[in-house]
Amino acid sequence: MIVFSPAVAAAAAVLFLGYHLYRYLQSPLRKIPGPALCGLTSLVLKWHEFQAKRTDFVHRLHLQYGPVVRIAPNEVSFASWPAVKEIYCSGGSGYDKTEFYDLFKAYSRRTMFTMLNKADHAKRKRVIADRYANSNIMKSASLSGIQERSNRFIQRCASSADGTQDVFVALLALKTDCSGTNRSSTALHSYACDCATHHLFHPHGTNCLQDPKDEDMMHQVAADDSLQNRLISHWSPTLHRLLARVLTMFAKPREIPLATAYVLDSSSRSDVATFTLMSRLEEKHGELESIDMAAECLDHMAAGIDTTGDGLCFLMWELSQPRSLAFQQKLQRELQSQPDVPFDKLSYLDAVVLEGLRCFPPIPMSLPRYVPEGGREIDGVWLPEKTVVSCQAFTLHRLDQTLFPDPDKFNPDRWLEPEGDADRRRMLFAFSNGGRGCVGKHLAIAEMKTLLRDVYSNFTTVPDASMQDESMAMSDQLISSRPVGGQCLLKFDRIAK
Ligand code: HEM
Repeated sequence: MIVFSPAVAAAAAVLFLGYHLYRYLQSPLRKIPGPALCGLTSLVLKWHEFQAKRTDFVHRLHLQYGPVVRIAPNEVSFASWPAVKEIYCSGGSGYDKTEFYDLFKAYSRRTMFTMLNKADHAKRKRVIADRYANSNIMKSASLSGIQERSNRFIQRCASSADGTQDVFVALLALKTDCSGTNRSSTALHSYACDCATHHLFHPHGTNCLQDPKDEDMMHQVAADDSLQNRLISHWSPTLHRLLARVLTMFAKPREIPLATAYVLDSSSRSDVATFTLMSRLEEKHGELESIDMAAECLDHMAAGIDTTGDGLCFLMWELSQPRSLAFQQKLQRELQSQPDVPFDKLSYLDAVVLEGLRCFPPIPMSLPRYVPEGGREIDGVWLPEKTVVSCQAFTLHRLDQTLFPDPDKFNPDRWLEPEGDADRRRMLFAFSNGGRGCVGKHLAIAEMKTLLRDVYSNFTTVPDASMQDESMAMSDQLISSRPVGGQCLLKFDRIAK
């Protein structure tokens, strides 16, 4: 048959290549630095995304080509402050989000996080922002809940038989390490979940640190292994729909029934505390349907687990390394000499958290946006409308070595230098920037500082002997990142007082 003849196949291949070459040569992006193959096809980028290595791939391109790189035919990555200002801060909240965010819909609804255009987002944010203001987070009812959870975390560290804790959420609900020893597990993500749900629903927050049923619920959200499945649904929704069943055999879909049931139940309660997000949503009942309220809460719970959990996990891992022992000791000295000073007044604790967020941003990868109608100039480069543009925290925190000398070295002391302080802080992109930056930032910082203060006032941490450095390499998920080995075993040695 003619359709299968080699001549037809060759002609089709030539046409296909010719079309892509023509598009490449005609593209207004053709002069932007980057590998030629990335300008011809998005498959290179997709391949790295599929392998959970997008962040590293984009970072290596920046190291090679500089602060502006074409990473796909219609996609450009930037790594400079002028680009952050234009893409994420111009007009208050920057450019509109791309359809990538459809992947995060909750109960099929758009939330503040998943709304694509500025106007819808601004309306929702007006409802929500109040409960995440620092003044609300610092209220005693809010802080005492965080403190209570930190105390539970410390109890767990103190009570584990040999002082070893898996501080990363143990994937596949494993409670046994590779040597077959029983370990306490899942501590930091449990803490993050308990703090987030306290802020959403108190007194109906979870108790993952003590209740295995709540811990199972948290596992569904945090140990989600659906990267490949969800990427396919993003790249080709039709293919995903057609092949859904077959695909499930190779790539797990996202399934979180326990979490969706917990949030539906908790968001229907009317006896929540006034500092909670739920109380604010109830005040606005006329503006939002019940399912929208639940979707917002599910989204915030998920946003608050992996981010704070992974951020603390990578940071405590680094502090536990022999190379960072001097920093851990300096932190311990500050905490021991000022036991009654509030966490937000401790300067070395602040430096440690900032350096943790710089080296290990929990959302390290590109946050994609569309260039608006009419096109825009970004950091000296003209781009037509609908070009996908982004910055990624991992690279912004490393590329400019005048701001961050020896950028791969964990060194909290850099944040104590007065010279260049404002520029360094401005470049910190862990929470993004502008009106669509992280609304939960103050809550996350309060959680991180409370826990680190309590841990390092009481313990010295060292890596468990069974841990290998490689297992703590970054594995990208959908925008967040976690240790590739899926566990982080640390030993907690009590400080003699
Ligand atoms: C260390 C911890 C955290 C980090 C590093 C972090 C980082 C971020 C980043 C980078 C964004 C912007 C994402 C984008 O544009 O695609 C974001 C948005 C958001 N975060 Fe966080 N986050 C953290 C903790 C939290 C917590 C604890 C909550 C709530 C409980 C939260 C709730 C949200 C929400 C609702 C948004 C969407 C904001 C909007 O679109 O207006 N985050 N976060």
